[in-house]
Amino acid sequence: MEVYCTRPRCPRPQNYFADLDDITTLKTTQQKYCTTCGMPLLLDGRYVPVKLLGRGGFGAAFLARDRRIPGMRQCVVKQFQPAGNLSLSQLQQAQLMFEREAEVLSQLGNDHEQIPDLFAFFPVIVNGLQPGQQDQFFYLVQEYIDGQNLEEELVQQGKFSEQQVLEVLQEILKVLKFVHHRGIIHRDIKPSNIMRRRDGRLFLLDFGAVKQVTNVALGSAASSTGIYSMGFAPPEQMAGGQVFPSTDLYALAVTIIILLTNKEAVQLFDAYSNQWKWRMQVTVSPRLADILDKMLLPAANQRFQSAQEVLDALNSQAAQASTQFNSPSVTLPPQPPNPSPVVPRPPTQPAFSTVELLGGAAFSGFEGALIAIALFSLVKSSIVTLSIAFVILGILIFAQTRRWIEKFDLLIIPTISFAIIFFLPFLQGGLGIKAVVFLAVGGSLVAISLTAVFRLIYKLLSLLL
Ligand SMILES: Nc1ncnc2c1ncn2[C@@H]1O[C@H](COP(=O)(O)OP(=O)(O)OP(=O)(O)O)[C@@H](O)[C@H]1O
Repeated sequence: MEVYCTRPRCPRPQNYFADLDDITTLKTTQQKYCTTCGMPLLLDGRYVPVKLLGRGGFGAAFLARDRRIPGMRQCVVKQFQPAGNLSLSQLQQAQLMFEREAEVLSQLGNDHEQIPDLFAFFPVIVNGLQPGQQDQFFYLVQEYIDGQNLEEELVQQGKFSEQQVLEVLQEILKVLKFVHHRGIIHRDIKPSNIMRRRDGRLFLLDFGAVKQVTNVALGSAASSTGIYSMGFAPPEQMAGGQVFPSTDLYALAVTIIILLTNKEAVQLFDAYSNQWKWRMQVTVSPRLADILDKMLLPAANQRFQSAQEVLDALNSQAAQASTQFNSPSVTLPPQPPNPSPVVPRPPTQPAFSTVELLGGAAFSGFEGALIAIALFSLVKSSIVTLSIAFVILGILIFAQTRRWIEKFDLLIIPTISFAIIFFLPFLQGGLGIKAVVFLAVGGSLVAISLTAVFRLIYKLLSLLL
């Protein structure tokens, strides 16, 4: 039988013991030791690690068998093994988090089917690799969920459909409702922490980052300790402030838009406008999009305040859909009208208002004409003039889209350009200053008209589609 050594830096962790293939020997043998580093392999005399599942922030997870249970039940053994050079207080904090996972699983796991059960939590003291040194490890044994996490599913199957994410949303919201009612905030919801068992059942994993709120009332808060997954944590958690049930709802919504788009969080968040820009990546029903956007609002008090509120909103969406289409294929049961209606669509304003757009066009037309006149005076070739003028104009337009040029720049730059041409008559192409003004204003008006027409067409098309 293969037995995996759990010592963090064991050079050859795979061991093979032919005698353990015999079930009676496996049940009765006292202990086995790693043939390379001497680490005891049968943890707590009972759990036999067989495979490394992965390494996370606080340690490693192993697939193991419980030799004391008939049928050698599979389980997951997590070992506390913080990475990096931590200070004593950081180490104590990390150990506390690990112990907390055990505590929370013992409180929640046995009471909710979709949270793994806790089987054991124990320390092991062993001889260190250096002579005369002792090492202490902590182990947490929990129910093994045989399946795939949603991050793995995403890699394998690509984008989730609206129906698929609705199922994930509903299932995890129900688990979160239970968790929050117990006064616990998960704080690390993400696709890799949601596991789908082979029979389709979804499980919420990894309670290592949880925070217990002292007051069990919903909406009450706990302070954050800075443990979170980048991209999934809302502003209050990133700032190390208080966390709320709506902190988990935010991370769940990030999870859902990642599943819908198969893009990373950083690709969906526009840091410049401080907004999630996911809607243009995928088409879902406007109600679901509105619900997700409300979960994603930066201010915790503007989001849904509980998992139940989101479930109500989703159910009223399903009820609406079923009356609208009278379709038996809608899986969500019809519910009474939503007592807490979804707020109107949160700000999804375009990056530029119409006034800004037309102002930018006026600037580009005016400046473009001045540049063309000045260039033509210098090179006397219309082809070269037009080529260079288009490149410069392109750069100016690009700079506007990035807002490197905006507001007063749109007045200052043409004023300076005009002043240069005014005071250097050889740049007026022999036209005289009046003709220059006429052409520049003309260029400006043409650009405004073209932009207005394109904007109108764009608006009409987006209404029709
Ligand atoms: N109860 C479980 N059943 C099945 N697989 C599990 C279970 N718990 C964890 N795993 C798997 O073990 C691997 C390591 O999990 P672990 O929780 O230690 O770290 P992580 O979730 O990958 O990272 P982090 O803790 O930094 O979020 C992951 O692939 C995870 O899917």
